[in-house]
Amino acid sequence: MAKNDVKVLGAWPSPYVMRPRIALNIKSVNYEFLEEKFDSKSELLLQSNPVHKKVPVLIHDDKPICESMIIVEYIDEVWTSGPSILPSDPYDRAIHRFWAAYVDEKWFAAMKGLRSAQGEERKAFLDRVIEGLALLEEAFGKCSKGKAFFGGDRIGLLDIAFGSFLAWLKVTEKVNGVKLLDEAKTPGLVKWAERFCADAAVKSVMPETEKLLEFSKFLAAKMKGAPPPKN
Ligand SMILES: N[C@@H](CCC(=O)N[C@@H](CS)C(=O)NCC(=O)O)C(=O)O
Repeated sequence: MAKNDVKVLGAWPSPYVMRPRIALNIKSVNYEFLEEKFDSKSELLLQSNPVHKKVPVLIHDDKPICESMIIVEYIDEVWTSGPSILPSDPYDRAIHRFWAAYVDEKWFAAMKGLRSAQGEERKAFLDRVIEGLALLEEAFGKCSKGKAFFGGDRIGLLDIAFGSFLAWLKVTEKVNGVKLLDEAKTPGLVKWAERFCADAAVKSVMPETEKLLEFSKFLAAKMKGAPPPKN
């Protein structure tokens, strides 16, 4: 019989860590949040995620589950009494998973590239971020079918995958002096982002932009002279 002992190993600035926290909030599951230190990983983290040694890790009744989107799907499957996070239709589920993978592998990868790139390379990354947002604007139109979220009336898998990057998107806008989510080019996403950030499941775990900006400056100073991060 499950004890329903739920822990999340995480770090407040991590977009990936927001994902299981939002999912648990949607399901109204209480959990303990254990904040990891950036320069010294806990024994619990090293034991729970020996392959990647990364956060987030969900520990459910002493069993660790790793990788943010796998954790979100696990939460949806285990706590079935709360609102569904994955679409009920198999085709819609496949589309959500497709765009969630795109967001991580292509779009956010380009945004991260901006941190250390200069000149032409920087411009290429910026173009990729903007092109990605245009694709996601189109995907929003198709997935939401005129409703508030990618998931329809409620936050779904793709909302969580993409929405978890919104605070870093705002920081990227500030650091680079550009407007990326733009009323003229991505009107659907602008309104979606407002709704997502205001949602009760998200509000308490979304980092404040100013605090994240300070953290990103600290990170940039630390990385100076060092090779770019692996992810
Ligand atoms: N694909 C992973 C990415 C997780 C990830 O990159 N976590 C970062 C924090 S944002 C981390 O733990 N970094 C520590 C390290 O690389 O040593 C997921 O979705 O969970």
